[in-house]
Amino acid sequence: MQPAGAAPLKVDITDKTFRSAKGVTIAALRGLSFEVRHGEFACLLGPSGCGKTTTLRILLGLDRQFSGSYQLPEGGSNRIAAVFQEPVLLPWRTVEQNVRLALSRSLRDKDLDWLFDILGLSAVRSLYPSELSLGLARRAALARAFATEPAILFLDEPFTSLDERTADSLRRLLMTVWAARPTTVLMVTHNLREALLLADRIIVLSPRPAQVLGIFDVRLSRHLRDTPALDELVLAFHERFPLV
Ligand SMILES: Nc1ncnc2c1ncn2[C@@H]1O[C@H](COP(=O)(O)OP(=O)(O)OP(=O)(O)O)[C@@H](O)[C@H]1O
Repeated sequence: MQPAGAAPLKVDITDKTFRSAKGVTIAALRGLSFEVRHGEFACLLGPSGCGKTTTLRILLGLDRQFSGSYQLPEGGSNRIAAVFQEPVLLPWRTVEQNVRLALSRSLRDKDLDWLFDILGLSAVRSLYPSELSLGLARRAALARAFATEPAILFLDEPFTSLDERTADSLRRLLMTVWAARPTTVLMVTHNLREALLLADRIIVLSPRPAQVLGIFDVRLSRHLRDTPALDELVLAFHERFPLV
């Protein structure tokens, strides 16, 4: 028998087309098919405007106007968690309250010291979102997502509009918390180095309408992914996908 949450995420979207107010049609997704395995960190990598956010919106149930199907993994106390480009925190609640509000009743009183600790949030638990830097607000959004112990976590470019140093330290914090609580993750990005740093597998998308060009397995252990190793991975990636 499969353990709870062991089913993969299965996506098979045959068509997603937008129609503008003036009747112009925009084919966003066409024959997009992939899986994310249980416990895997996968990245959806594709050029700007290819349909990555559209895909996530469908998987989050925010857009039902499409042809095809998908199957979310079972299990977890909360089925889905998501972190978007802009951290959505309630301004009248503290960091800790924002994190706890997302929890199901059975988890509400859970000890979260480890999570605040790993994400460097221990000293700001009682602050309000307006008192946080953008980097700290992103960390709070990550804490909220991991605290819910989701069966799948969707990340939509969570490190954009941060300076490179802050983004890099956040990527490493994400890896630390993910290693402490391995979770099935699908992260959308157009940043190849970011995908190579974080992912087990990269699902490479074509320009719009998005479909899968191929899968790139990052077969190097994460703790070995330093700058020279990433340079080599970039070369290997471009050998395999010369046009991306
Ligand atoms: N509501 C909408 N109405 C019409 N067209 C839309 C709508 N939402 C998205 N599109 C179009 O669909 C295409 C895919 O958009 P999407 O936001 O999914 O791309 P993306 O890969 O996430 O881009 P980026 O990396 O720049 O965020 C784009 O051409 C976009 O203009």
